[in-house]
Amino acid sequence: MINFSNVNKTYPGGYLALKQVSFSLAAGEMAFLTGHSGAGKSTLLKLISMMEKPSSGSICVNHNELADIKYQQIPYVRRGIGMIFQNHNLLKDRTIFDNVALPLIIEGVSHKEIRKRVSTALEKVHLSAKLRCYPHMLSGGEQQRVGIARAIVNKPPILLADEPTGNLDPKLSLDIIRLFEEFNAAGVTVLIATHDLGLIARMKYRTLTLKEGTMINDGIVDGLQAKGGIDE
Ligand SMILES: Nc1ncnc2c1ncn2[C@@H]1O[C@H](COP(=O)(O)OP(=O)(O)OP(=O)(O)O)[C@@H](O)[C@H]1O
Repeated sequence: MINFSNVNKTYPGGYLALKQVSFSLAAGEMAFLTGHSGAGKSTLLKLISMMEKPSSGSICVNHNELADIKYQQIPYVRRGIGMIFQNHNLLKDRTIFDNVALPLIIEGVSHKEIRKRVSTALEKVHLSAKLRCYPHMLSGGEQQRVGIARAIVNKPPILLADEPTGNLDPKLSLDIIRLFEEFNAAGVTVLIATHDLGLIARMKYRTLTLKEGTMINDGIVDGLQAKGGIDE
């Protein structure tokens, strides 16, 4: 579903953020992506979602060779990817319903279909009662769940999350990861970038570890190994 082959990313100014990164994530797999601050986690997610271009190497996402994708086709590729951010990126002056509906409005989906799909997405994140609220009326964990509902409302086969539990306490973090597990059980491929080594150690999922732009580990990590990968 996601394949990186010898990918390098140099930012303007010459900083080499990813070095010869290769890995594959199969359809229906769920994995964590970890590493110290600045290791290249967000860069890797941005390459998958075509927010950045690789300097060399090849990336294949959902059967699309990204190098062959023309500028006008980028929205089509992005429709297959749900993105979740730490800071939710919700529109403050719009209701929860409107925030979740946004990707469907952009796609030109009919009002009737939007109502149906937004209701289903909010049910999945257990927020049906809040659809007329505004973001500031919700707790941090609830706002994060709205972000998740918005990411899954058009049923993408891939979910990418960048520090989705960053501001949440351990109990709420676990609730969010359980939601990802539910989507994964329904066949969605999930990649979660996180610093939270406690969470990673508890969940026992495949973990990709970056260090200064190099993939130094790929497998199930226990707490100590994960710490070594980051602090060394
Ligand atoms: N647009 C950019 N231009 C230049 N350098 C960049 C740009 N974006 C990121 N970088 C650099 O690339 C490196 C990797 O950044 P990235 O955001 O991918 O790290 P990260 O692992 O996600 O870090 P964090 O956990 O702190 O979010 C950093 O040194 C960063 O300064």
